[in-house]
Amino acid sequence: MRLFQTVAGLRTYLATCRASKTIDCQIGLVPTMGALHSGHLSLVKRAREENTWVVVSIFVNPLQFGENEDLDNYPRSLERDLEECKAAEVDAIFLPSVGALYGTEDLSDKSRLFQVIPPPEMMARLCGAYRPGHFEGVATVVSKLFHIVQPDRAYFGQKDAQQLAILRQMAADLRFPVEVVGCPTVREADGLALSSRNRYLSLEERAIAPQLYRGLQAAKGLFEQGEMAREPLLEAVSLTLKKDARIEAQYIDLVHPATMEPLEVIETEGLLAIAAYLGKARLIDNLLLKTRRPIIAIDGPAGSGKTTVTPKVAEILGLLYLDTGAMYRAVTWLALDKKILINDEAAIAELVSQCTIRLEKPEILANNTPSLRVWINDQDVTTAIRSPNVTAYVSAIAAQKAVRATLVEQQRTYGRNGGVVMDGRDIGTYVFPDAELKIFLTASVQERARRRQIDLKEKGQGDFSLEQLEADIYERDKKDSSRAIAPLRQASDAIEINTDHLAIDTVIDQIVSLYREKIGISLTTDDVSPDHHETAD
Ligand SMILES: Nc1ncnc2c1ncn2[C@@H]1O[C@H](COP(=O)(O)OP(=O)(O)OP(=O)(O)O)[C@@H](O)[C@H]1O
Ligand SMILES: CC(C)(CO)[C@@H](O)C(=O)[O-]
Ligand code: BAL
Repeated sequence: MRLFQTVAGLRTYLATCRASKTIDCQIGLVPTMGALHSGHLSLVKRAREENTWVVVSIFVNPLQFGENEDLDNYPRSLERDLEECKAAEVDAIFLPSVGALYGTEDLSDKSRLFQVIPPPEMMARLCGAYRPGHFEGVATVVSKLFHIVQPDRAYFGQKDAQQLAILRQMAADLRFPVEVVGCPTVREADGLALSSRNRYLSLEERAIAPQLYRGLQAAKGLFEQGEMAREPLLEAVSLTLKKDARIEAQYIDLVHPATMEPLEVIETEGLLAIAAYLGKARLIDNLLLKTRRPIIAIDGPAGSGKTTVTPKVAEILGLLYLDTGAMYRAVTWLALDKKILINDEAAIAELVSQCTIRLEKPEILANNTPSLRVWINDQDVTTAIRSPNVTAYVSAIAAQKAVRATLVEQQRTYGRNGGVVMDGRDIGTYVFPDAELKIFLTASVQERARRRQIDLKEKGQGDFSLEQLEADIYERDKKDSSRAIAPLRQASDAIEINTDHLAIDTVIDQIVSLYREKIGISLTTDDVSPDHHETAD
């Protein structure tokens, strides 16, 4: 693990890293203010899993602290932080001075500083209403970090939901080529959100602090019974907090998680957010309340059966099968139709950035109708995408970064309303990390080789030895697991199903049963709840 205090040093290191690799490498950044706890380390762990290199910045940013706030008292534990990062296999720590980041040590006269100003509407409520200048400070320092590190992904906690929303919008509006990844809030066993500022709590206050989470839970209970209106939800929180006079609520609010606009009723999702003082400590917390149909993510190595299983699961449960392959085929078809060279990645990036793919499951599945209709830019390409020409080039298209980035965004748009099932290598870890049901299908190399041998024979594509096929599958697994883009990974909360000794129908039945157990869906697809209430914290 390397330590850098200067911009030049870190930039040179990262340039050397990038130059040292022939394959596409990715940098993950975890910005922090130090005093690391398990919440921070959950971000580092996620960054470690998803990137070639991980950079953690530790910088208590004066610009985001108000005059009467705790800049001088903010917890600092650098030696321990470095030990934690080393144990977490962080590649580089960025420890800049104020001067290294701002060009001056004196930030007292803000009129002489370049700053990044978030949309006032995003700062009008929640912490922005009580911490004037805070989010300008956050946005300014994070944009500097984005320019210096140039990460592919940057990781932030859901605990700081308004910060996450603002930085996500900043990356989009200022066209940073950085994916802002939101990570779940890590909590103590009693529900208190981990925070560096928890250290300000006395023993007595620490015992009271979980009341904040209990207040959110009271509203969650109402929500899960179908209450979607603002006032009853806020009242449930308020009544719980008022049970202890030592809790001084600063705000209790319900806003849209992306725009921070106040909500009178939850249509698809709402952010229930609170801030309260307990003695000197100002604590914040929130819950994401979602009313959407469930999502199923099915991952697994090539040959595990996921491509066969997934559309059938979708059909049985009345869910939309988000056929990734069909989406990549549609882009390939369009490129061929526009006579764009498949290896002209710039032209392909231009094309895919301006295309819209629509997938629809026919209302009535007659015998010879496809289980999914596919449009690209309103052209029905359901049949055309299965042509030998498209088949010949789809892999080359799917390997292009711009194509994947665009299609993942379109897949996630489908996911916002839920009711989808999707298969791939990283659906449960990357595309839909908040999927309600995650399945990881496995099968031994031997079994997958056996299946492949039968498949090739049936298609008249040759008679290969099992030894050869096993070697090919072993190599394919290694390649898929080490990809920089869309690596094969099993989500920690995925349910593994080994299909070695299972018929396809049995695998399908197991997944359908798991869905009904986990999501509580009755036996007929007509009864699928149109608005499953789900919370994330
Ligand atoms: N409990 C947590 N779960 C998940 N992420 C967290 C948690 N606490 C902090 N983070 C994230 O870690 C990153 C660094 O946060 P920061 O260094 O300010 O720590 P903090 O615990 O939020 O401190 P503070 O007391 O200032 O809130 C931010 O993206 C923040 O959202
Ligand atoms: C993102 C951040 C590191 C910027 O200083 C800070 O706001 C924090 O720790 O959440
Ligand atoms: N994560 C909180 C940053 C701040 O309060 O400044």
